[in-house]
Amino acid sequence: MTNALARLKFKGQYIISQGIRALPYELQWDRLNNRFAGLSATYLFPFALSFLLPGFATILIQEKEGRHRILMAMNGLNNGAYYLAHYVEFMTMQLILTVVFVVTALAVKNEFLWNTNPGLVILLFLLWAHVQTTFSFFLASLFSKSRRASLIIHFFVAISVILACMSDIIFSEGPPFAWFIHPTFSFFYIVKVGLMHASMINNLYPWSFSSFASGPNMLGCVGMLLGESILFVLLTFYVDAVMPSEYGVRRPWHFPISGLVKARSSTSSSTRDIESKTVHDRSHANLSVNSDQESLDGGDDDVRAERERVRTKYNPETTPLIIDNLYHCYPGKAEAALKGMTFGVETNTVLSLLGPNGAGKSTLIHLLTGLYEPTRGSASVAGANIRTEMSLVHSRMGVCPQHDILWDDLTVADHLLFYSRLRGVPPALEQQSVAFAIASVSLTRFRDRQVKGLSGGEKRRVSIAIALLGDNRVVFLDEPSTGLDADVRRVIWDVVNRVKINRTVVLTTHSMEEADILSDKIAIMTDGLLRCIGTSLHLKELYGSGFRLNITSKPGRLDEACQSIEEKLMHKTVLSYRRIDKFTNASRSGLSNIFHCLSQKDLFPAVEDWGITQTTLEDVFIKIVTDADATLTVPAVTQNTKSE
Ligand SMILES: Nc1ncnc2c1ncn2[C@@H]1O[C@H](COP(=O)(O)OP(=O)(O)OP(=O)(O)O)[C@@H](O)[C@H]1O
Repeated sequence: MTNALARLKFKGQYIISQGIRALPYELQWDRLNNRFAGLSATYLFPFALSFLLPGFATILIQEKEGRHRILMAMNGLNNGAYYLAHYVEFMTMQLILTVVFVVTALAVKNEFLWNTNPGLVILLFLLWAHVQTTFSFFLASLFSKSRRASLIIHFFVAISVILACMSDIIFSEGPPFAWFIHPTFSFFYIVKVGLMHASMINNLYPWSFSSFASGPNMLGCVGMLLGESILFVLLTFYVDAVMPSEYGVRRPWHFPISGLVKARSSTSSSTRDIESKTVHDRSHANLSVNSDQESLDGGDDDVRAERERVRTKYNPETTPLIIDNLYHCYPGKAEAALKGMTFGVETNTVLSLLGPNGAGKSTLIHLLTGLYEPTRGSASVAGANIRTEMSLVHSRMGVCPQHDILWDDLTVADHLLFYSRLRGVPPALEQQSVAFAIASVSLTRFRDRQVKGLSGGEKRRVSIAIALLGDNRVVFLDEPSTGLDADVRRVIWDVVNRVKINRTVVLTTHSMEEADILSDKIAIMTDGLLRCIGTSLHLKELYGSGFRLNITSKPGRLDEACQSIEEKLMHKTVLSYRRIDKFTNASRSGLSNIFHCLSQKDLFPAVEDWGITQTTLEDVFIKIVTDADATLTVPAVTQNTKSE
């Protein structure tokens, strides 16, 4: 109808049509930005600033789990320096993240950052970075497995952040002060109040230091955060020292008090101090009275004499390594890995520990180097007790563990420089000491290669070079030559021979040749017990069976050759005879007769070639191990006797 009227009135000039179009509006980018920025501040702030914490804690736990931390400690790194280095690292990472975050937030005109005094913003973020770092130290001290820890800590942080964001829903009247015990709750309360404050007042920098200080609970929250960070540091050191974990020597729960009392009493009289130290060093002998009988079971007369020397003669000042009745049982294992080990090693001496797989060699080294705590007994390493003065022990020893503990991304030179700094090599001598260590294990051409690019044998050499760095009085080498070729092995032997001057070197090995060449003293152990101890010559004389005649028969005439040996040599010269193929034993007294007789070739037509050798260390080893086995398993005795 309207159209018809319009057409009539305006003679077809206008018509009314239908359609839809948007209403005109005024562009307001600022409001849009502010809403987004407010949202980001409320929800992304907490998440962005909190999720470095699980990462930090995981790094620390991985270092514990991978034994890097204990190896660094063994090389002289103390806990304070370790945490300080990580503190600087974590703070730097957080500051980078914070700068990125602040720049982004300012670009979208985040109300909190835009309207708050920049000095206050910087201080608040620094405080949060500091609290997160110390909190990660504390959380890391509670775990020993990184995977589990990472999961739990991520979950814990996520829940904390969600609860922090929901605090105004949970507490409509504002949270009680106890709520701020959790650092995440404290910090995000500050941010939230700041956000509200910033959006209410539209002046430049309305949230100044003075208005912040008068804000509800603001100073309380800051005080809480500061106090918590100090508490976290103290708890970290305490938990690290007392909480049982797989590696390291634990201290008693009351150590802060007992240590203080001890320190007081020790300063009261220096003379008494020296006396008490000697008594203390001796007192470890009384720790395992019960295992005494056990430890007497397996040893020979030398072992018993050695035990007596440890009790009466050896002085920690002159004998760098004294082991007294060391006993260790791994958790969950019924049988002890070490059952009362007692011996001493003087300076300028290389002692080889021999024993079949599972004899307890590595366990002994682990106890002496502080990787595990002994169940009973004690030892003194370079004058320091392994139960009470492990950090002193670490500063005076070097260790090459059985399995290489190296950082894949560091070069050979990086490793040696790092450890020479830990060992306190003076800065002017650092480069020289690194170059010398690298050259001594023939790794000069791999100097700048990352460890992940080295072969197993080359990695082994890096570990040995680390053990020999600095001025340590006792060096432990756990199977140093495993995986090395013959040439390099000889290089290592040269190194060991050179470094033993003014040192005590303890090495475990499966190579009898290595033990024979390197050792001044050899200790053979089986089933956690010391079976014999002495020089190579002494053991050969004691356990060897004189001389060995090796013969090669002409093809197919072995029986005839053996028969001729028995007929023509036995009645004349040989006092004992034992046949295992071409194997004959003779006493030293008949040696010249044997030579004389065998030189007459026509008497032995079936013998192609012959030679006489002295008993080897391997013979001694096999005898000791077989005898030890025989005492354990009766059927094996019958079988051995038959085969002979
Ligand atoms: N971490 C551990 N947890 C439980 N038992 C262990 C652990 N390490 C070693 N053992 C056990 O302790 C005993 C001694 O082991 P150890 O590694 O000290 O022997 P070893 O003489 O060094 O042997 P190998 O020559 O094979 O290195 C073995 O029975 C072994 O199974």
